[in-house]
Amino acid sequence: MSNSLAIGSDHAGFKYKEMLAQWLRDNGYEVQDFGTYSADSVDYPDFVHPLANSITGGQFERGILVCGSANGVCITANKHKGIRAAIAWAPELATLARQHNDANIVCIPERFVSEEAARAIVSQFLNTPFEGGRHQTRVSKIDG
Ligand SMILES: O=C(CO)[C@H](O)[C@H](O)[C@H](O)COP(=O)(O)O
Repeated sequence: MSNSLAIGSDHAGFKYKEMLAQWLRDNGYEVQDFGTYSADSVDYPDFVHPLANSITGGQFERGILVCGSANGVCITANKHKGIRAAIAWAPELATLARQHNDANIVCIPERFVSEEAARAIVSQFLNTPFEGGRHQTRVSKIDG
């Protein structure tokens, strides 16, 4: 699995996106930031679609999206065939998203989790393998 990944947010996820990007770089990851680049109010689809395209286009294998509740970025990302975006508000949910759903994007609700929890969620997302088996059968049916 590559150590490069995509990250993006809207204004409500900007603070944690910046924190996570720096933490990941400090830990040896290459991170491409798809924005937003300030706390000024923006529309999350404008930043989610390019990030999702970078994954379906093969530039990145994994992505992180942050917004206020994680709902908006997750709904938008999952409009893209081949994207399996999961909301995680606890590390255990990120673990399951990887083990059972082969999630390629984790969506974090900045307004509902601590910075420490956000880092733990990302760590589990990046370090948990997909279990395959019965789960592969199910994942293979997602895109119809
Ligand atoms: O889509 C969302 C809500 O489910 C995201 O959490 C956005 O970050 C949120 O809607 C932004 O809200 P704001 O009042 O415009 O800051």
